[in-house]
Amino acid sequence: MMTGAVVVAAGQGRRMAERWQHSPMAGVLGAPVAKQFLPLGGKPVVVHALSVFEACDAVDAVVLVVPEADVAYARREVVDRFALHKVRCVVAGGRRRQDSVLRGLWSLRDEGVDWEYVVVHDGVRPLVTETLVLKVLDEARRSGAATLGLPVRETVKVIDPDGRVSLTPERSRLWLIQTPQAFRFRLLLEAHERAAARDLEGPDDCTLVEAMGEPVRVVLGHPANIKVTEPEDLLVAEALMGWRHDGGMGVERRNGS
Ligand SMILES: Nc1ccn([C@@H]2O[C@H](COP(=O)(O)OP(=O)(O)OP(=O)(O)O)[C@@H](O)[C@H]2O)c(=O)n1
Ligand SMILES: C[C@](O)(CO)[C@H](O)COP(=O)(O)O
Repeated sequence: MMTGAVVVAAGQGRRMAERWQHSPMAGVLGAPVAKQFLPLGGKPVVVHALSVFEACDAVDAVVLVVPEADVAYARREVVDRFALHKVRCVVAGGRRRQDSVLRGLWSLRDEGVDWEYVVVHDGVRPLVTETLVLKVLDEARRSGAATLGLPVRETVKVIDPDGRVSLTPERSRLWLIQTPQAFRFRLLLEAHERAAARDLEGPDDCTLVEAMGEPVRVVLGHPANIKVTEPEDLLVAEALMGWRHDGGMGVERRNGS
């Protein structure tokens, strides 16, 4: 049962760049670098997630997707420097996240391996753990498509462009969705190819599977599995990593995930 992983890190980091100059990070780290390559705990952000897949026996190979201009840099400074042997390929991403995922899936397919499952992960979620990867993969093996998520803790409102509230959805059914997401390989490839052919957009991979009318299951993620989106997220990630390494908060052990 062969399982591949696609780690997407081909974004532009627009929100990070827009807020950089006005953030405490500008003073510490100087000029902005694409956020997936920013240093976090002494390593580029993307290396943290890749290292989790490297150590996870349930994953056989990884494709890393980066901006076209950074392919050679990523091979040298990420894959070779950190001895990430499971990374079979570094490929250039596309304009949207889903274009980058599709290029990663094509690269896996072109390996000529009969992939049964695939795990897709945002390279800018450095606090993913092997436990989370295994949890979502187990659910995909049962049901075909699964994602991590967290029940929303606060009230959510839909706001009109003029700032007026138009709707307050019932919170009990709202979840925040994380990656990794896991799928039967052929199901996800078909979902992406159909979306490309029909010009369908989705913020995550599950949306494209949902658009085919296929069921997607959600399993409990972890609040520490944050997406580094804006400058302050780096400080949060650094702090969470420190707790984890010190065992101070016992995040993994206490919550059993
Ligand atoms: N064309 C794209 C866009 C996004 N991503 C990846 O998808 C993940 C989630 O995207 P996001 O946090 O939105 O990253 P960016 O697109 O870089 O950020 P922004 O939206 O602020 O520009 C990231 O790992 C990002 O690198 C990608 O591989 N290819
Ligand atoms: C895939 C994702 O991380 C799930 O929460 C999210 O949809 C990515 O969105 P972004 O706009 O590309 O950050």
